[in-house]
Amino acid sequence: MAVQTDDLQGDDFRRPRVVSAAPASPNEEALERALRPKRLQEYVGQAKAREQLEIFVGAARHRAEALDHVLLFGPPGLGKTTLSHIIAAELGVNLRQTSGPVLEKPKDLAAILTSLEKHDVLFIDEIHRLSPVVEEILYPALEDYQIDIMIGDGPAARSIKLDLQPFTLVGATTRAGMLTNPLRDRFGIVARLEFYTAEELARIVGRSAALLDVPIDDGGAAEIARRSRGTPRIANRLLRRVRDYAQVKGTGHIDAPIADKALALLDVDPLGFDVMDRKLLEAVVHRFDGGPVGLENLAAAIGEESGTIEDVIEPYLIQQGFLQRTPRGRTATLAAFRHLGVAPPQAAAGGGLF
Ligand SMILES: Nc1ncnc2c1ncn2[C@@H]1O[C@H](COP(=O)(O)OP(=O)(O)OP(=O)(O)O)[C@@H](O)[C@H]1O
Ligand SMILES: [Mg+2]
Repeated sequence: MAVQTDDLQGDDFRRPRVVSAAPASPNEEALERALRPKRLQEYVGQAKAREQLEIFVGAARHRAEALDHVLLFGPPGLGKTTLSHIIAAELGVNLRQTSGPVLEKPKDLAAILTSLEKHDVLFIDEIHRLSPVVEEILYPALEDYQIDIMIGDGPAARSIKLDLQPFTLVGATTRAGMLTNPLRDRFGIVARLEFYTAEELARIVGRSAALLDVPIDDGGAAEIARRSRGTPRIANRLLRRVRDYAQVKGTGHIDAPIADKALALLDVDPLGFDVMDRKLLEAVVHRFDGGPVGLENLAAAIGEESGTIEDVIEPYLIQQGFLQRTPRGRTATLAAFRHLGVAPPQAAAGGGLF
């Protein structure tokens, strides 16, 4: 069986990746919960998704109806789980949380659905990993708040219809492309989460530092923000590691020079790229002459799952303009050559390719 993306980044599985976007340990997950904004007002960035939700949540409350089903998608650590909790809080309803791989049998989902109260939020994480039989019973639930369940088996088996309370499904996925069309079509609200700007991340770092009682100035927050791969989860993690460094090597106060030294020690380069990012860029540039190289070849070259490359490593490199996805494969941009200090091939330098 393929190893799941998250497993590849756990602390106990080979080298931990300090800028991995997945939670590193259960301990880190507990810390994350403490730092999670609880209301839309506190949720930094994602202006588009926030505005959309403000309007639709307000309207649903006004009409005293269940909110339309919401699909949240985007790379790990950008705030999907956080937003699902906020949606329930803003609606003033309960949140039930589960995930695609946990729901093995239709009856697992049926048990949850029938226990929902009026207008509750059901959050299904990793919704692209629902099994087809489970997905099947979700359709009528989403459309008509009804489910068909089988009673008994063999020739005596019969199906009965159960009415559900009107509810809202919030689905989260790092891979919207892996949802089936019928499932995707049943979401009335689709919000794509984007990487955060350095300014937004600096605000998040400032907020977390205040909650953790860590003294930090604007320069320190900006330095951590700039090197967090556009991802709040990474920003919060780097903040904790820099805090440790500041306490041992300094006075405990975080400023730009302390942050810079701590991050250099952690092998996070000035752009926030870590070992895996550089390994990927180096492979494309050195082994494949800048590409194009197919995903599977690239995965084999750096010893990484192709899914991890697609979901975790490459989105940020693409967004930052270091890598391009073309029909023939991945290509390195001039910025990638420059970042690695390598002269670009003639064709690239001549502008033919870029
Ligand atoms: N907009 C935000 N403002 C402030 N903090 C945020 C924001 N978004 C996320 N965070 C912080 O980042 C952490 C990770 O967010 P979250 O767990 O919601 O990510 P996710 O998208 O669900 O990740 P995954 O794909 O791994 O499930 C949260 O604990 C929270 O502290
Ligand atoms: Mg999550």
